[in-house]
Amino acid sequence: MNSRKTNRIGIAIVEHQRQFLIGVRPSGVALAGFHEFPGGKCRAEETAEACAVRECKEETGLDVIAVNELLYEEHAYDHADVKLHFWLCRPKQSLTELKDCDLKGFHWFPVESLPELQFPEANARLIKLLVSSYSDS
Ligand SMILES: Nc1nc2c([nH]c(=O)n2[C@@H]2O[C@H](COP(=O)(O)OP(=O)(O)OP(=O)(O)O)[C@@H](O)[C@H]2O)c(=O)[nH]1
Repeated sequence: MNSRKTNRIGIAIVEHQRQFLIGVRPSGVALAGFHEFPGGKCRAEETAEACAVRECKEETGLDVIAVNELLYEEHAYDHADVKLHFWLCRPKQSLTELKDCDLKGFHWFPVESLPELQFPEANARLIKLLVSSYSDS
């Protein structure tokens, strides 16, 4: 019998003027050093949408509004099986407030730079989708 636990994960894809909020996974956790969008495990009874908004606030300090689910992906890593819900989100803050925002180590990356960053394997389809949807040309 397969005793591996499958985690539901809510991830916030925070977009602002064709830029995305991205951090680096800290040392000591699975996939340390990889780039990541803010997100984490859903609590019991919590929707992935609510989880994405909560994790974004906890990890970056930014209040966001969830817009729609961009993509759902299942993936088996060595460390866990995951069900990833990628939610498109927008910041609640105004432009001026955003400029002075301390994002706790997260930064805004233009859509063109996404293919150059090293994300976990399960993000591959999402990155292609973002590049094709948000690139200028
Ligand atoms: N946050 C985040 N997690 C991702 C992304 N892509 C991806 O495959 N994951 C996977 O989703 C899972 C997220 O779980 P996590 O361990 O970071 O969540 P958490 O903060 O609730 O965990 P913890 O409180 O147990 O430390 C990890 O297995 C991670 O590898 C991504 O872009 N962002």
